Order: sequence, then C-alpha cells, then structure tokens
Amino acid sequence: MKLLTAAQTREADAATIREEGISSAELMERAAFAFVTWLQVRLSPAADTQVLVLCGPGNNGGDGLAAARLLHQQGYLVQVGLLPADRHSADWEVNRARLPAELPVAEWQPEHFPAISPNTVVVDALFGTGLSRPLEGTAAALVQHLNAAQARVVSIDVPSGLFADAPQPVGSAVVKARYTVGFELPKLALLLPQNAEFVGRWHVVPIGLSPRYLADVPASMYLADAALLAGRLPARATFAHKGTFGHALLLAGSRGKVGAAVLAAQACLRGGVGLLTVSVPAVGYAVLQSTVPEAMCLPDDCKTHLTNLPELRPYAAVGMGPGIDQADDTRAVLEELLCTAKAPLVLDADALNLLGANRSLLDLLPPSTILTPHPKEFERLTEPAQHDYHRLELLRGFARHYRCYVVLKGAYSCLATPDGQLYFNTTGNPSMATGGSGDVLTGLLTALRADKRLSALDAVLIGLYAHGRAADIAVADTGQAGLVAGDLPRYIGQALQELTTPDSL
Ligand SMILES: NC(=O)C1=CN([C@@H]2O[C@H](COP(=O)(O)OP(=O)(O)OC[C@H]3O[C@@H](n4cnc5c(N)ncnc54)[C@H](OP(=O)(O)O)[C@@H]3O)[C@@H](O)[C@H]2O)[C@@H](O)CC1
Ligand SMILES: Nc1ncnc2c1ncn2[C@@H]1O[C@H](COP(=O)(O)OP(=O)(O)O)[C@@H](O)[C@H]1O
Ligand SMILES: [K+]
Repeated sequence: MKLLTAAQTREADAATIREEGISSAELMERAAFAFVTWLQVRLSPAADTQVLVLCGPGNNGGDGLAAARLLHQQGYLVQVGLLPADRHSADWEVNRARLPAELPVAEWQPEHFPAISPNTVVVDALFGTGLSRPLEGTAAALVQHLNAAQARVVSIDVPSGLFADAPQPVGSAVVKARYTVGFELPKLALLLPQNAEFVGRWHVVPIGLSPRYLADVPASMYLADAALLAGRLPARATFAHKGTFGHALLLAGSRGKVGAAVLAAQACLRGGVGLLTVSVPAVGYAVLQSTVPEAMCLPDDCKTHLTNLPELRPYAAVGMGPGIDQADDTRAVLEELLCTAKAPLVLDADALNLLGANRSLLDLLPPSTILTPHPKEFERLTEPAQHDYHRLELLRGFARHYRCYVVLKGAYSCLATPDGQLYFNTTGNPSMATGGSGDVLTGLLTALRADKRLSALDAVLIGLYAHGRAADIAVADTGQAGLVAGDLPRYIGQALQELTTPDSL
C-alpha cells in the first residue's frame, strides 16, 4: 500500500469524483458513513452515549456534520459545536443544511466554551489534511479546552492541529485523541513516535478511492502490509535440498552475551536457512552446541570475543553484530569482512556501533548490505535528528549514499532502500520491547539473504514482516509482558507461511 501526501490525497478525491461521476458531497457522505460504521462498533448502546461533534470550517468539519446526522439517525444523543469562522467549504454548507432541526447545534465562542464531560465521546472534526498553519487563537484555545477535559476523543482523519505529513513547531496546539480514524490510507504522521500522544490508536476505513489513481500515482513511501507482501516467498520445490536455501554464517556473541548468538542462530534456522555456521568466542562453544544443535559452530581462538574472520567462501550470506562487543580485534574482523565479503551482509548491534565509532569503515560497506539500527544506533552512524521527519530524511540519505538497505527499528520499523524508497513495516507489538528481539531479526534476515530465490528488497521486507508477525501470533500464548525474545523463533515459520506463494494454478 502506498502512503500518500496530503496533496496526493486531494488528487485521489478529485480522481474518484471524476471517474465515478459522483459529487464531492457524495464522497463526503461515504467517508462519514465509513467513519460512523467504525465508531458504532465501539460505542455503548445509543441511549447511553452522549456524542459531541466539534466541527471546523472545511471538509473535515463537513465530515463531522455528516457523521453527526448519521449518529443522530441511529439514536445517539448528539450535539454539534461549531468553531466560529468567516468562510466554510461548499460541502460543509451542504451538510450544515442537512442537519435535522432537532439536533442541537451551537457556535462555540472563545469566552465561554461549554464544559465537556469526561463521559462524552467527542468526535474531533476541526481540521484534517487542509491544515495550512499551526493553530492559534480560538482554534488553539478550543483544542486546549478539549484536551483538558480528558474525554474520549476520536479524531476524523488526523488529530486536529497535526500536519498530515510534515512537522509542526514544538508546543503547537494538537488534539490528543484516543483513536484516529483515517480514510483509505494512513497518513505519514500516524506512523511517527513523536505523534503517538496525539494519534492514539489509528485505523483506516475504506471509502473506495479511485483504484486507478492509487495504482498510478508515483510514491516514495509504502506500507509493507500483507497485501504488499502476500505470495512473495516462493513455496519450496518438491526436490529442494539444503543447498537450495543457502549456507549462512553468523558472527555473534562475546563473554556475557552468548545468548545473543543463540537467539540469532535459532531465528536463522527458523527462517528456513539450509545450513548454518555460527562463529562465537570460545566461551560460547559449549553453549551454542547444546542449545542450537542444528547449527555448526566455529569457536574463535579467543575466549571472550571475536578475533578471527572465518574463510568466507562457503557462505551465501553473513550476519554480524549480535552481542559481539566492541573490542579492537573485533573491529579488525569487521573491517576484514567488509573488505573481503562477496556474499550479502547483514550488520546489527555492535557491528553498527563499531561503524559509528570508526566512520571511515562506512566507505567499505558493500552495496546492498543490510543495516538494522535502532534510533540510537542510527544516531551513532549519522547525527542527532531534530525530529522524526528529519530522522527519516537522514535515513533516506544514508541508504542512498552507501547504496545499502537500512532498517530504522521501532514500532513501525522503516526500511530505506538504495534508491531512496521508504517502507514502513506494519506487524509487531510492544511485546517486542524486550532484550534480544533485535538479535532474532538479525538471524532471520541473514537466513532470508542466504536464500538466492529472493531479491535483497524482498528478503528485508519479508523478514521485517515475519519478525513482527511472529510476535503478533506469539502474544496469544504468552501475553505481551510475558513474551521473551527466545519465544519469537518458534513462531517465525508460521509467519513466513502466511507470505508463501499459494500452491495453485
Ligand atoms: N479522501 C479523503 O481523505 C477524504 C477527505 N475528506 C475530508 O476532507 C478533509 C480535508 O478537508 P479540507 O481540505 O477542506 O481541509 P480541513 O482540514 O477541513 O481544513 C481546511 C479549512 O481550515 C482552515 N485552516 C487551515 N489551517 C488553519 C489554521 N491553522 N487555523 C485556522 N484555520 C485553518 C482553512 O482555511 P485557510 O487555510 O484557507 O485559511 C480551511 O477553511 C480531510 O481531512 C477529510 O476529513 C472527506 O470529506 C472526503 C474524502
Ligand atoms: N513497540 C513495538 N512495536 C513493534 N515492534 C517493536 C516495538 N518495540 C520494539 N520492537 C521491535 O523489536 C526489535 C528490537 O530491536 P533492538 O532494539 O535491536 O533490541 P535488542 O538490542 O534488545 O535485540 C526491533 O525489531 C523493533 O522493531
Ligand atoms: K480532525
């Protein structure tokens, strides 16, 4: 699924109206109906629920007016509060005129905004994608009044005051919603951690925007969801053998962090690799052999950390980083790996920290290397970001410059490709905020990179999706708090199966 800018969303509306021969008011009715349908599933029975719809002057306010009418028709106790304005959009006027006379409507004057009870469900339809500047004056005061009320707020399209795809000044007035319900496609703002306190949980509801427009519009940002990835993992051929899926090498572990090597190795095997060799410091040899008997183990001469790069010829992909620590000998191993590797590389954790501390090594990165930093590791590779949009631009620039695939890990992990595209992963949940989840990802990505049937892009996208999906499946058994990283590998196979090409004509 593509992520559209606010301007492209307007074009999508216009294309839909043109192609279907409908009026813009009809499209607004569709949007309001989709919103109300979503809301009704979550509301208590009509007689018990007071709904306040706060409407701004544009089409977001128009959506609110149409939603107020539809909720009123369903028997909810609805009131409408209007933000005073000199001008209104044409479809706002249409829907204002359609409000039934018995539905209470009042213009809310700044001197005496009515009190908002915490029991009220507030529909925030003040501003949407048409926000042209930060809120101030009456609009800002109303947003502050609403936020102070601590009512249950559901925002239409975007929380009012939040730009859909650009940063706003720190401290701007923005509605703090419990839910945000968007139309057809999520806006970029909903995916960024800095907006979490405004967005709450988000959902998108379909409104039938032009499929032709959505297919043709150029995009540089995508949502990597099941629809994008379904069928991208080829099914295993009947006569497949272990050579078909590649031999991977993992360089992982140090004294006190052998567990990272174990987690990465388990995930690599569950990711379907044909053969796996793990190079660990001598202290990890017995641990690895007993906990991951399917893997071969190459103990380093050094007891505590990695000091030797194994002969690389047998390997179809190499992953380095989990738990390796940052000793100078290990930096030399990394440098030799970057200089000599012919196979694709996956670099994580301390391999990234070593790159950050020795930036001249970055110029040695082979093209198409996969790097998986979390925001702090990414900062060590680049510079502190001013805000999340800036971080995404740094990410895009880094991936382009070094011709690499860079995954900025988080709730919606973002992959930047060498040609500057961004893909946001949609799977995963907060159960993964536990030590070792990243080590599991390294192992899984190394397995998928060793599989020659997959392109680099597909390997990363499938890996990110399956990593998060494994956690989504696992929490049904473990609960969120109870999940540990070692649970994840067992669910990877199920997650990968969901993306496997169906065995049909
Ligand atoms: N496919 C879809 O997604 C569909 C989208 N639809 C809906 O349309 C919404 C977009 O509507 P929209 O373009 O009319 O913009 P909206 O957000 O209502 O605000 C514009 C008004 O606010 C004003 N204004 C702006 N900034 C301001 C400020 N800081 N302080 C004060 N005023 C400010 C601005 O005035 P101006 O900038 O000209 O001064 C103008 O009057 C979208 O979010 C969705 O809900 C559906 O109906 C159909 C399908
Ligand atoms: N709230 C969350 N929602 C979804 N995924 C998450 C969340 N928190 C963490 N993750 C995922 O868990 C992994 C954590 O990786 P990382 O920070 O490297 O952990 P570690 O270093 O402990 O292995 C990343 O893939 C990240 O995307
Ligand atoms: K809104």
